[in-house]
Amino acid sequence: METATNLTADVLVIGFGKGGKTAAHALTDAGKRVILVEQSENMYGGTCPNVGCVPTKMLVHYSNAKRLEDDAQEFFANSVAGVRRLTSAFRAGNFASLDGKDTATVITGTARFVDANTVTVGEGDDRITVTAPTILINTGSEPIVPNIPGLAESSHLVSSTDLIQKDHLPRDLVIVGGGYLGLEFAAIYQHFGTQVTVLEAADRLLGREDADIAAVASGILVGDGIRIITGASVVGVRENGRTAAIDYEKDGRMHTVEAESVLSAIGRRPATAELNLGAAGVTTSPRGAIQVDEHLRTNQPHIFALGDVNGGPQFTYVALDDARIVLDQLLGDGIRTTADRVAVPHTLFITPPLATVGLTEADARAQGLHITVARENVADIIAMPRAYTVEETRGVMKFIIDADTDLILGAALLSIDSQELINTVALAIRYGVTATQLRTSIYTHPSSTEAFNEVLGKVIG
Ligand SMILES: Cc1cc2nc3c(=O)[nH]c(=O)nc-3n(C[C@H](O)[C@H](O)[C@H](O)COP(=O)(O)OP(=O)(O)OC[C@H]3O[C@@H](n4cnc5c(N)ncnc54)[C@H](O)[C@@H]3O)c2cc1C
Ligand SMILES: NC(=O)c1ccc[n+]([C@@H]2O[C@H](COP(=O)([O-])OP(=O)(O)OC[C@H]3O[C@@H](n4cnc5c(N)ncnc54)[C@H](O)[C@@H]3O)[C@@H](O)[C@H]2O)c1
Repeated sequence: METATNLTADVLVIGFGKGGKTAAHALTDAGKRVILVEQSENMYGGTCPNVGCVPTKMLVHYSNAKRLEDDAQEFFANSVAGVRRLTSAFRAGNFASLDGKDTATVITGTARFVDANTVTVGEGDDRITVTAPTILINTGSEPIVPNIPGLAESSHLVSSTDLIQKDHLPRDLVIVGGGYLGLEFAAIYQHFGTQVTVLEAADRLLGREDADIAAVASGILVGDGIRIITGASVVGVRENGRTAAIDYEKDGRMHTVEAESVLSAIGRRPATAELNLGAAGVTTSPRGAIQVDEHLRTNQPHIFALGDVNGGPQFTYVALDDARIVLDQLLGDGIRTTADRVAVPHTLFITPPLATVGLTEADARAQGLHITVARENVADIIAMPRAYTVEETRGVMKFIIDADTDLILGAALLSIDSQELINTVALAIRYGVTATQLRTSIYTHPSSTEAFNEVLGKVIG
């Protein structure tokens, strides 16, 4: 006979992502009884520490450390083992720190709404029902596989999650899509010794960045040996024994590239399929994201959606900021909104990384702003010996400055350490620090930040 366990909580969190876990910790600390449901025991902590940011950035680190004399397969297998050690430690820490709290419980299983206050987890005798007056949905996103004949069925198709969990380094890899995920994986696997080909549909890489910056980034990737084909339309994938044959059209001509593995990297869609949102009366957008207002409330005011699932920018620090907004609703003054976000920076972790914030030069000109542009190649920056001391002098730094106010409007830093530098620029933009103040500040030496002393004075137009 079927028996179900019925549990109640003050707050139910669905999904152990950055947004949900951050909120769960703060809510338990405030005395709330919290139940968090996570579908997989391999995902405590969510995408970022298990299969996203953390393992990929560790692979960037390992792949850059590979020497010519290292055996590629052995080196790769050791690197994957190192990643596994770190991710399992993080996963265990994530679980213990939350489940170990007196008023928090983590349930492992897939949550499915039965009504607007209740989900079930599991089936039959193991079925658990959780009811709560407040619910936070934090189920993240999942990769999109484009509708290309033969691709979904191909035994060579891999997701980013599959790829980083394999011990075997593919001899060749085709990546469909040259966005964040595609370019980071291209750089990682090429550095490990795989021959990587990127098939990007757009006419150029990094279409949201200025063309001069994108050209330098592309040059670095091509210089590392990555084959980049832009304006490529993949029309079919055929099985060819140990490889897949990927047929694509470019400039009206058909081409074929063969590879052991094919990574689909054309974007990720909100993960809502298992939630049975209809039972809760929660609406989604035409693109499948849970619709939320600026406080991240869904159309059901007691249900919030945080992180990738609400269709916002897919970054861990945005999911974290989503948690701040929801916590402000539940525990604070209720004034924080998504509209408060100013100058949110991004980093593409190729080597060296490309970090950007604010307006591009093209954006600023399109808005009719009166700007000055400061730019210098990293190799030419005399005030930044750090690039020479770590033997990474590739790249360029560029600032867009309001010519009337001297305020910084945007920056693109393709440089060693730029994932750190960009946060200083973002702070300057947020708090109205002028270009002159940033240029004439005291920075440690030798550091990358001291490049600001020089580059901000290199006005090119
Ligand atoms: C390869 C890769 C690299 C990335 N690198 C970066 C980076 O360097 N920097 C960065 O900022 N961002 C990066 N991102 C994006 C970042 O990982 C995501 O934006 C972030 O993890 C989103 O967090 P979240 O809070 O929305 O949920 P997630 O962390 O995605 O967590 C959602 C959780 O919900 C669970 N779940 C789903 N459905 C259910 C259900 N029905 N019931 C129960 N549980 C469920 C999932 O198992 C998962 O654990 C990367 C992403 C990928 C894929
Ligand atoms: N460093 C980071 O912060 C980081 C790293 C990885 C992923 N992420 C997050 O994960 C999200 C998903 O990454 P992603 O790279 O899959 O998506 P993306 O949206 O960043 O890039 C997708 C790329 O695929 C191209 N494309 C689309 N359809 C195509 C087709 N049929 N054939 C060829 N190319 C096609 C697009 O033009 C685009 O360049 C990112 O947008 C980002 O928010 C962040």
